[in-house]
Formats: sequence, C-alpha cells, structure tokens
Amino acid sequence: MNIKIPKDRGMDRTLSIFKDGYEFIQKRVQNHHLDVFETRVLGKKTALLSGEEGARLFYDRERMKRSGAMPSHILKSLFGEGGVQGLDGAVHEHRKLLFMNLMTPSRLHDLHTITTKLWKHTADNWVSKRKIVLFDETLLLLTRAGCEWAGIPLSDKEAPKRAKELNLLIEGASKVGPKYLSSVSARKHLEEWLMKMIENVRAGNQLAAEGRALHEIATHHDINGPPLQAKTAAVELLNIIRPLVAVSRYIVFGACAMQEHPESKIKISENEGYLENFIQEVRRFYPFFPFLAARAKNDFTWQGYSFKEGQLVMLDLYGTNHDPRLWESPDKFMPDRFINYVGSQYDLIPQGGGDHYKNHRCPGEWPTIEVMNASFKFLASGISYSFPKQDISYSLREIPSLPKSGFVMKNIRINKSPVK
Ligand code: HEM
Repeated sequence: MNIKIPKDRGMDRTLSIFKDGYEFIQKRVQNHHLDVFETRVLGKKTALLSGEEGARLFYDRERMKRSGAMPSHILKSLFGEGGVQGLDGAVHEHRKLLFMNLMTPSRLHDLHTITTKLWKHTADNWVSKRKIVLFDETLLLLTRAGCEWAGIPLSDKEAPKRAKELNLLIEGASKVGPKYLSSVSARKHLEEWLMKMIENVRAGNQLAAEGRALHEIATHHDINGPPLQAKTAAVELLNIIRPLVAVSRYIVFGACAMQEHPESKIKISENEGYLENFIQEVRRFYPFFPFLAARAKNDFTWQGYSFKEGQLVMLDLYGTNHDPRLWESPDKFMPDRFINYVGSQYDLIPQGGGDHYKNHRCPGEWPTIEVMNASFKFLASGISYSFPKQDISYSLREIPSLPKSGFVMKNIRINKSPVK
C-alpha cells in the first residue's frame, strides 16, 4: 500500500531546529501518527524518523550508512574528525571493539570506586563553603574521574582548565558565533594535549597501564595494519573523557528529580533495584542528545516512503524516549515504569539504539550508569544539604539542556553512615 507521507512544502527547516530544539522531529512526525516525515534541512531533502520502527530502520546497516552524514561543524567541535562515529562496516566494527573491550566488569567497578572516592574528597571541601553549584563541581569531578579511569595523568592545577575545555566541546557544538568558535578552539587544545601524550607513550617516554584507554588507544592498529594516526588516537581518547564529563548533566537532572520527588532519596539509599530504575528514568525522561544523522545507502521504499541513495535521514532520540506509543504518560517522571520493563534495542534510546558491537550504539552506556549509580547514592545518603530558592527549570529549545541554576546546594554536611 502506498501511504502519502506528509511533507513540509518548500520550506527549509534548518532554523526550526534551533527554534523547536528537542521537539523538532517529534512535533512533525508524531503529530501525524507516523514514523517518517519529509522536510528540508541544510537545503536538502531529509527524512525524519521517530519511534521504535523508525529506530529499527535507522540502525539497519543494509540501508543506512554514517559516512558523510555528520555536519562538518559538529565534527570540528563535538566529535572530532576521523573518529569511530563516521565509520561504516568492518572498519567500524574493528574500531568499535577497541571501545567495547574497555567495558569489562572489573574496569567498570574501578570507575565506580574512583567516582565514589572523588565525591567524598570533593564534598569534604564543601563543608566550609557557603554554597556550591552542583553542575560546576560535577564537571570538575568527572574530568578527574574520566582521566584517572582512562590512565591520563592530570594535575590538580590542570584539572579546571581541562574541565572547561571538555564542557565547551559539549556546549558549543550546537551554537553559532563566539561560543561555537571557542568549542573549536577547545578541541584543538585538547587534541594537541592528547596527541603529545600518545606520542610519548609510543616512544616509551611515558608509562601507560595496560587495559586503560590511554594504553589501548595508543597501541591500537587500524583494520588494515598501521597504528592509528596520533590525531585520530587523540580524537578517540577524547571520545572517552568528553562523554564521561557529559554525564554531569544527568547527575544534575537526577538531583533535580530527587528534589522534586523527595521520597526517591530514601528509596535510592535503601533499594538498589529502585536506584537502577531511577537511573533509567533519568536517562529516558531528561533531554540530552536530541537526534542523530545517517544517509540512505541505496534507493528503497519503507512504509510507503521512497528513500533515495545518499539522502539525509535523522532519528529522533528524545521523541522516541517520549513516544506515547511506547511509554505510558511519557511526560511524567516515573522510575517504577521500569519494574516490569521488557525493552527492545529500539525503544529506550538516549544513547542510541541497535547492537553495541555492530551498530553505533553508545559503548558508554555502562560507564554512564556506573557513574550515575555512585553519584546518586552519594547525593542521596552521603551528604545532607539545604536547597535554597532557585530556578531549576530547563528549556527544550536549548541544546544541550540543563537546569537554569545548575543546582545550588547550601549548608552541606557529611553523613556519618558511609556510602559504599
Ligand atoms: C551522558 C552520557 C552519554 C550520552 C547521552 C551518550 C550518547 C551517545 C549517543 C547518542 C551516541 C550515538 C549513537 C549512534 O550514533 O547511533 C553515542 C555514541 C558514542 N558514545 Fe556515548 N553517550 C554518553 C556517554 C558515553 C560515555 C561515558 C562514553 C565513553 C566512556 C561514550 C562513548 C561513545 C562513543 C565512543 C560513541 C561512538 C560509537 C560508535 O560510533 O560506534 N559515551 N553516545
């Protein structure tokens, strides 16, 4: 059956991405109760996909590819050039294995231990302060945690500078003007820093522990033989520490959820199962990565819509996580929805969908969950604090979004009962 796919007539909708933010695709696709909608982005015909079926198509490797899909301004800031995100087929699978091999249970346990240790250390300094902003503190803490976990030496003096640069990569990529330019410049500085380190490790001038990202990336060979170019290796090392720092946004959103649902704090401290569901709901509910891009590999027809080879395709992550066909009362924060959740690879997709090894699904889902677990336990039971009057609302037009105040805390006291 040929269905008439709704289209935006004539208009280029690039500016609407800025106007509608996270709801750009959702507003168009879900209003028509379909999984696909045609529009024009950057002057080109673009298919917008949403929902479980849309995600299934987006991750079909026979029909979609990533090379040439990512806009160059995102590569120059957020992702870097030559990284795993833009690879396809066997070359992608080989590079992806490098990341997947870092995610062993014992390495994830290490990350949990490092994160808890740093929370305790950081909070000791809060006791003498009038107030702190959780987002700023978490950025610095996760920069330290990410570097320690990856085996990257980082002095106390250098940490604030690197935290600022890493956050600029995340914050500036979707902006225009000076904010975008500072993101590009931050990437240049970070890549230079890590390239030097990789060259030193390769020359035997710097020790790197086996099993840690610095060592594994410095010694990794491409599928066709040679070691990664130092610049590509730096891009991949940044693909570990940049997103780890980005988890700070989930930590702040989680703190807001605890504030708005005070009963959750007690449940988090007492019930590991509840904490796991709370983490999943923070990842589903709050805005982070809005959408992804791919290109059609060949001509084909799907749900009555004709895709043309090379055509740009965008997948709605935020909208799929809020799709009423998949989630009951999607705009309510309800951790218990995960009690009997039997998911697929294509419904809960804040960090992408499909298979971790074969598709581009985020290999950092486990470290993200590990850091959130250690952090929420600490915030729920490791300290007590008061919550002064402030604005913790956030905008769905701002990408990436964040509660406005960054979550201010006052009168912080360390609790006696230890957090494990
Ligand atoms: C705030 C937490 C995070 C979010 C929201 C997030 C989100 C995402 C998304 C949406 C993708 C793209 C999936 C696709 O293209 O299909 C992705 C890919 C990726 N993520 Fe994450 N991520 C997070 C944390 C992490 C962490 C902690 C790491 C590493 C330790 C990581 C490493 C990567 C890498 C290397 C890729 C590229 C995978 C590929 O192209 O095959 N991410 N992430």
